[in-house]
Amino acid sequence: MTRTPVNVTVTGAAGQIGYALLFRIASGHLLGPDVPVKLRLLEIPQGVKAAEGTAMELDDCAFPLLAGIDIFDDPNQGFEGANIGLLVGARPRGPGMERGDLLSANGGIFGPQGKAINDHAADDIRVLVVGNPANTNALIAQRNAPDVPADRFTAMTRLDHNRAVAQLAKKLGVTVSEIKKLTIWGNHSATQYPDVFHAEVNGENAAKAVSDDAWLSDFFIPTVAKRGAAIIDARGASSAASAANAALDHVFTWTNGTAEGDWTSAGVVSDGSYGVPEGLISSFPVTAKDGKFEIVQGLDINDFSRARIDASVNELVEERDAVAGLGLI
Ligand SMILES: NC(=O)C1=CN([C@@H]2O[C@H](COP(=O)(O)OP(=O)(O)OC[C@H]3O[C@@H](n4cnc5c(N)ncnc54)[C@H](O)[C@@H]3O)[C@@H](O)[C@H]2O)C=CC1
Ligand SMILES: O=C([O-])CC(=O)C(=O)O
Repeated sequence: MTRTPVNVTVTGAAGQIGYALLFRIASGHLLGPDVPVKLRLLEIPQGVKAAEGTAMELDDCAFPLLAGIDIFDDPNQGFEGANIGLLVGARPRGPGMERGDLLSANGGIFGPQGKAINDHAADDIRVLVVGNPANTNALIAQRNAPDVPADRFTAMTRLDHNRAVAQLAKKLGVTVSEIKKLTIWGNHSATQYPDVFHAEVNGENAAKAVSDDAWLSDFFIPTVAKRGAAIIDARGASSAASAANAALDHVFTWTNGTAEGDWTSAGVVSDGSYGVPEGLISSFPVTAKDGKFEIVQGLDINDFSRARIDASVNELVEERDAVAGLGLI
């Protein structure tokens, strides 16, 4: 193998998402089947031993693409030379909690990590924040990394996107690959808005194909928005394999591009599009090309969608103001 390995830093490496994620990164599902990777695992001191165990198992897989594994408990070392940062490490919510309840618990993690990225990561660093509340944690990291272009910080709403595609495909009796141009707007929280009005199923408008407003309002939107809580209720632990899968999808799309005639959803820094205040990290419909996400422009937003997008964006404004009040940004 002659290609220089890509340095991938994964925080929370010893957690349940980490365990579902690392083996797939090492087998080529993050960047592609011909891109070697070096893993840099970042944990808190109490998590280092378990991360070492995972590293032993990674060795034992003899992955041809895995060029090395290092383990750290210091973010400055963990992000040294990082090309990709997957910020997973955070406290997950338990039954009865909203993701916003984690703001102060997890807010303190993302400031120092943003600063470490600013000071030590490679110039082409791309960051995906998975740890909840993902959008606002991404904002905290981004604001603490003033030398890194803001558009390198993103938050994960791809799991919501994939959940919405799966529910819509089920309703219409089609395969997931027949659905295109679905959008998750706003926050990765119960206020998020999965929008089918621009989605297509085999080239036909998906909302018309559904033709069932009650299903949209009373089943589809709440099922997607509250899926995380439903998984916690059923499993007794938050989504892990599907979250890891979505993180791989997010980065793979970011670096390899979206297919012609399709888009995906990602939490990206708002440029003011669709009335979302500039600087917030909000989910939008995005295309990816040449390693950059672009917000899809020019979509008509009907009143039904407008009210829901505004509600979720207002929540992001409140979260931003809360972390500003805590001195985190
Ligand atoms: N955006 C999304 O769609 C999703 C986000 N999540 C979030 O992902 C996060 C991780 O979830 P799990 O892996 O299930 O949790 P977990 O509790 O199994 O693992 C978290 C790991 O992070 C480590 N950690 C804590 N603080 C750290 C720090 N400062 N630096 C490095 N590592 C640190 C812990 O030691 C632990 O090993 C949670 O915030 C969860 O809510 C989960 C599912 C989907
Ligand atoms: O719901 C949670 O706390 C975990 C999560 O973000 C999800 O599954 O979407």
